[in-house]
Amino acid sequence: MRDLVDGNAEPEISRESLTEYFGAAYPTIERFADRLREEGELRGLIGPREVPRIWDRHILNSAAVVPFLPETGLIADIGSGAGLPGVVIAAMRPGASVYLVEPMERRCAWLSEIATDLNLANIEVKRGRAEEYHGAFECDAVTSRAVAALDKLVRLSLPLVRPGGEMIVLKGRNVAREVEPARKVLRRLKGGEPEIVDAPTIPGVETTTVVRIVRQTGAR
Ligand SMILES: C[S@@+](CC[C@H](N)C(=O)[O-])C[C@H]1O[C@@H](n2cnc3c(N)ncnc32)[C@H](O)[C@@H]1O
Repeated sequence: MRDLVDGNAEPEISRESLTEYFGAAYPTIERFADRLREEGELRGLIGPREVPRIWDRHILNSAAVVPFLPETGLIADIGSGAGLPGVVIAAMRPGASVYLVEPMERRCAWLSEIATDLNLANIEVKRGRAEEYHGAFECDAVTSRAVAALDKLVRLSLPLVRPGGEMIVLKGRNVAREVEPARKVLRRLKGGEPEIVDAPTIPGVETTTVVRIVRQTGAR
């Protein structure tokens, strides 16, 4: 697909497998990948080493969270940054409303520009830190990727989840060791037992680790 750079190669992923995997969302996702590749480094959104690995390390890694999300309702992605996974979610879940919560002005400007360019009317960019929105809205699901350790993430995210809804986090393989330090805040905020699952996308592409935490009903 793209050329190889210094051994930091993107695995061969055929366009056919991508179009099959993303279905109707593919043209939107492809445009997002192109813009990230062309502008991501210049605009300080991704590092130079990431440019050749946009599809597997970023787009598909983000897409791995989508099967765990509802088709409709309200989803918030906190610390969206370049739009990962929030923009990918909005493209793949057109029936849902997606809030992208991000404190940095420059990144919010990028996210708003991308939402317009990609025609993703279901995106609303919310500038600010997640904790500033506690009490302002509650979602069916709250996602995040590369924002904080699990204990802090629970503190930031769970108050934004409606009782019965879920926090769904993209994490590294070693996330199990983050569970113990998160127990106290999980108890306080009525989070259920974290479920760690392996989330595949396209065969041949590394799977992703997803952590699911339900906000127990009766919590508030
Ligand atoms: C390492 S970046 C990850 C961006 C993106 N999720 C990704 O995977 O590429 C972390 C992002 O979280 C944002 N962030 C940090 N603290 C936050 C908070 N309390 N609430 C919301 N976003 C936060 C930062 O501004 C930054 O854009």
